[in-house]
Amino acid sequence: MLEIPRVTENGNIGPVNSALVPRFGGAPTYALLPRLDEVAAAGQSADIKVVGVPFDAGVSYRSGTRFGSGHIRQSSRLLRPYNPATDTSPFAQVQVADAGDMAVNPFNIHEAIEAVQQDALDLTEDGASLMTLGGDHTIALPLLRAASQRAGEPVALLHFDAHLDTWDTYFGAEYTHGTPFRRAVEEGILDTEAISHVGTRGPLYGKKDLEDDRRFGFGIVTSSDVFRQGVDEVVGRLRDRIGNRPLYISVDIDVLDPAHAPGTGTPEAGGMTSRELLEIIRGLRGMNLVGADVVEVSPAYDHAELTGIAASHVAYDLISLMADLRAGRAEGAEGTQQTGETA
Ligand SMILES: N=C(N)NCCCC(=O)O
Ligand SMILES: [Zn+2]
Ligand SMILES: [Zn+2]
Repeated sequence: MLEIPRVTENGNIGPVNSALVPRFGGAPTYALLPRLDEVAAAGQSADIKVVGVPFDAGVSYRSGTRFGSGHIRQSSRLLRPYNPATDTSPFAQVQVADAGDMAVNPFNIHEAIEAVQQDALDLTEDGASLMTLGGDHTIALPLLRAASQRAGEPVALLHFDAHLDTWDTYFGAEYTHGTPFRRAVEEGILDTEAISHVGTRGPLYGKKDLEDDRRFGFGIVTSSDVFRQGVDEVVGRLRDRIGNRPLYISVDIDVLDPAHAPGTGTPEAGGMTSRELLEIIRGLRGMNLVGADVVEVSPAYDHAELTGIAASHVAYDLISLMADLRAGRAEGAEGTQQTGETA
């Protein structure tokens, strides 16, 4: 095997050193990070684990998100180790590793959901935080089950999506990508004082969709709200609502406008820009983030890796939040975002 030089700081084994090895070659782990088994072979554990879920048996329109995690990894080769927006070096502050893909049954959605829950529990048994790359949105349900089990209480949820995903059934099926958050409320794994959708838009089946959603406890910041109120006000509202509760963040990449993320299965016009989404995520610094996913990337509909790049950057900023929190760097972080005013 050829020797792979890595950037290693503070004893944390980091990404392939792209000053010495072309970043466009070699195995596409997320951000060219080491695999979890390589980190384990060096006698270390990982604080943050990136895991893929190649699953799309829950979709109601275009398919193909089973290839999403691979595409996000392939589109993550250009990520660099320092995040100036938050003054974070996520891969140096803590150990981050790519745990590979979960072996989910493509023919049995119930088995797949069980497997995701169990694998998420196994991967977090040592206290690690999980950054999951989907896969369709069905997988948020078992991921939330595992997150609330680990937290020992129902978790707060920030759900970035064009869609509510609180519908009841499709063709009689309860477990689909349009229903995970209704199931999660029914199962009592969400803290319904602190759950919000962000970025919703587009036509619904009826007014009842919104009435049901409100009854479950969801707050809504629509895509238009983000445009009209601006990022800072939205961040303030979300922080107030959630406080220091254990927080799970689920990002359906279709929250972005199709201009920013064409590679997805149920696109809706009028979405957020990738800049707005990244800025909102950065504004959540210091919150008690216990897990996150980025889902619904469908590479066959992508162009020029637009969607893959957006998703890989969203995951990078989520990992930065986790790394800061775990490294104890995030205290009093509210309002400390770099604005570039020195330029
Ligand atoms: N993309 C997600 N997760 N859900 C969309 C469901 C839209 C529908 O079938 O009406
Ligand atoms: Zn969606
Ligand atoms: Zn969704």
